[in-house]
Amino acid sequence: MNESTSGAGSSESRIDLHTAEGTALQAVSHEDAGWSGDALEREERSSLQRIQGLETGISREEGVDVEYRRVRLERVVLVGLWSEGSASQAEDSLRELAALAETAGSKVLDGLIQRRALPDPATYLGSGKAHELADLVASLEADTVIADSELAPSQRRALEDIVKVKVIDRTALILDIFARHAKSREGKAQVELAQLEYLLPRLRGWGDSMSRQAGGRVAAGAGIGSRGPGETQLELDRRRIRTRMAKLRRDIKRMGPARQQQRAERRRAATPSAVVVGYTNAGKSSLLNRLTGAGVLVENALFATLDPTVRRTQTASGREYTLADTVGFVRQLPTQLVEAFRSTLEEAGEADVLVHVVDASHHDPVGQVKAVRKVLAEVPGTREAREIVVLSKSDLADPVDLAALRSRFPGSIAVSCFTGEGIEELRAAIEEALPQPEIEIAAVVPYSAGALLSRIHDDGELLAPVEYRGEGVFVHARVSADIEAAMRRGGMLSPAETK
Ligand SMILES: Nc1nc2c(ncn2[C@@H]2O[C@H](COP(=O)(O)OP(=O)(O)OP(=O)(O)O)[C@@H](O)[C@H]2O)c(=O)[nH]1
Ligand SMILES: [Mg+2]
Repeated sequence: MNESTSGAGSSESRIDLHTAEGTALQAVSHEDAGWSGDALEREERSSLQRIQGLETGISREEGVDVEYRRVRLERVVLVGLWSEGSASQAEDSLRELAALAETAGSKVLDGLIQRRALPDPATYLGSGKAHELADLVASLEADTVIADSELAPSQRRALEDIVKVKVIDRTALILDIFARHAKSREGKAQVELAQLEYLLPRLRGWGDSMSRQAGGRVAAGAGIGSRGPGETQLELDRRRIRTRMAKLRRDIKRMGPARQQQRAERRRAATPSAVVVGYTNAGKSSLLNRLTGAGVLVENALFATLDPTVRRTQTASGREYTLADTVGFVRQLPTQLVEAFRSTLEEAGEADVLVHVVDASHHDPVGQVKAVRKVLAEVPGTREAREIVVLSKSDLADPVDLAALRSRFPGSIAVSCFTGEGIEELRAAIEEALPQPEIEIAAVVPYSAGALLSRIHDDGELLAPVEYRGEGVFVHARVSADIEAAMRRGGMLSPAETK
């Protein structure tokens, strides 16, 4: 660790964000081995990142030529406070921020941590440190500062006035990544809603105080029309934003039922389900691809996956089940995004099995497991699900760490999507954890009921080889309640034939 202290009291440390192993994105090069998903989508994304300068710069109507609006990668300096926990936890948090910043296409130049019990109410960092930060920013020619916690609007402004470059916070950064990565209509709408919610109290301008005054007087019963000719641009903007938010909420509400219905159908068909959960960048999508050949995008970036993908697949013995990929978790997830996570969480809440992927090559896998379990604990239903802990990237992990993790999480399975290690063992563990069909039947299914026969094959468990008889196929199997009901409706079962 390249820690240099500055000044007396050593309250500030510079963190080397590049050499330490771990959070800042690992430089992993790999052959495209089939589990790494959609190369085209990856290309599209990185090309999106390359033109990011366009959005913030000059408006399109001005007709500025392309040469001038040349791409500029943001050059950022990170700042964080160390107010609780150990020094290494504070550093981890900043390193994770670095990985987030890289995912958003920035170049991370340096990071500063100040030891401080509470953030300065005015400027987040103490004002002395804020000025030191300003010097650092100037000497590195950085153009953005990213703070590791959510800043109050006034703090952000005050800090910006001191450092003279754009200041954004962790929340804005995560929202930005989500906005880039959202793909489905619902996902896009949810992220936009979250962004507007974040933006609304942060619109700056002189109208800010005016509208507060008006609000105060109206609230006091002075009865001044707050929407008269004196309406400011800011209030107009606010109103436009609120209207847009209302529309997004309506749209999202309309899209929800389709998803719920798909889930309800899967439930009705009694197809057992497993969901892959875990910290962001743990290797969830890679695992889904390995297990099902789904071709989901895999990227060495945080929050590569935002839209839950569900795939049907089979156990070694031929039972069907669904496997879903999900959005990764992260510490300090912006509250505005919890809503956007909802569909994923619901998916996890209804699953029979949780495949909890932990990056064994990360330097704080236990902390990540805790963060994920904390979120899951708040989701109704996840308590009943069986959890399989998967120690991923075993090809990268230190064998000693891996052994420690295996004893820390009994029953866990070390897996590498890269080498294929542990994949078969995991498949077997999933099969074992899926709920077993309960009702034992022995009956003849007519040849005309082919669909039912294949459901028995896929969802049930044969207890003896089938026998082809004159009137149909004799099966002795364990099946779910709804297959049994269908057989009864079809007159294939009399009460005596159910054991
Ligand atoms: N060496 C090695 N790298 C892996 C393995 N599995 C995944 N990776 C790499 O880890 C990175 C993240 O993989 P993803 O599958 O996208 O991870 P994820 O959990 O879906 O990430 P998000 O969707 O961003 O939350 C990619 O660069 C993968 O190539 C593995 O078994 N070995
Ligand atoms: Mg993913």
